Amino acid sequence: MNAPTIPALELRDLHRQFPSPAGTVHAVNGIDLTIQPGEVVAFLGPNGAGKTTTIDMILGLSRPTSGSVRVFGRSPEDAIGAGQVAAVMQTGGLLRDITVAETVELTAALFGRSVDPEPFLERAGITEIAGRRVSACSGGQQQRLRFAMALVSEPDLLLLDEPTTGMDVEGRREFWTSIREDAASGRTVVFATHYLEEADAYADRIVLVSQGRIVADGSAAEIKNLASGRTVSAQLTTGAGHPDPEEVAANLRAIAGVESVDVRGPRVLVRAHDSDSVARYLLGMAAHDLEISSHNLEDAFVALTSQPQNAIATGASR
Ligand SMILES: Nc1ncnc2c1ncn2[C@@H]1O[C@H](COP(=O)(O)OP(=O)(O)OP(=O)(O)O)[C@@H](O)[C@H]1O
Repeated sequence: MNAPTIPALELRDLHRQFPSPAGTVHAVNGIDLTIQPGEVVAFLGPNGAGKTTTIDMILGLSRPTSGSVRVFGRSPEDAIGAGQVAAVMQTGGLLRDITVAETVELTAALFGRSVDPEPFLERAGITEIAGRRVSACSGGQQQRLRFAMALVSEPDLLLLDEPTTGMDVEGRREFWTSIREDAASGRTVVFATHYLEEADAYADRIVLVSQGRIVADGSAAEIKNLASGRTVSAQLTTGAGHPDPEEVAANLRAIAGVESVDVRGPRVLVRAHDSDSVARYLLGMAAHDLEISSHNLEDAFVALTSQPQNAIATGASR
């Protein structure tokens, strides 16, 4: 029998409160989350959702008020001490007067090692600026340098807190391409963002947080589906040997997750959460010209983060 895999990250009933003159702030309010090794997960949410507070607890920078954080089965401090975790934060951590290559060498020296910076610079896509002083690098180049520094310990888990804030569209695209290429080697990546398109394009899984809680958890497609479902439309085949459109409509209404069925002449329009089951049924009824339209992630984001707080998870074991 195979030994069970130890999760890369396990958050159990995690809470973090801050006192404030206006009363207690529940920055993180009961987060349960398991991330398996090799997953690339976006922690997506509006301002103040609790993303940074959660990342700080994973990095051992702040302690939970209650609940637990395990990183590869260890405490954050032990996982960091073992070099299993590294982070790319928005700011800080750079010395302005040394070069890009020297920064990577210095980072390795802090781990008590001596390294050739070249492979790390190459993986972060900044080989051409190896000799440039940090102060002369753009914001995007400095973020890539932070990424190269994070790679020095070859961490199993890489955490990124809104790493592309302030970068232009092209800079963000190039940055994420480097991260994704690197993640293909099996590294677990968790990133906080409020850019919907980043979560959609670069994460395998999106954990949507709002007011300190998880409000949805699944692939981008699953989350779009959760918020507003999809519309399936098809042309029914009518005439001898084929069921009456009203009979088809009644059968469609009996499918779990179907919200509405509208028959317009030979065409039927179905709003449903499980568009696959609807499509399967319609094709089995010899329907043709089938179209499925989904709503975009932005619709889902707005709908899910403005709802009263009831956690919705799409993955049974999460
Ligand atoms: N040290 C602190 N003291 C008091 N309140 C805090 C503290 N740190 C965070 N908060 C509050 O906790 C809530 C969550 O903040 P957090 O920074 O984790 O959100 P976020 O999702 O990372 O937001 P953003 O996208 O704006 O960075 C906010 O209401 C914030 O004001």
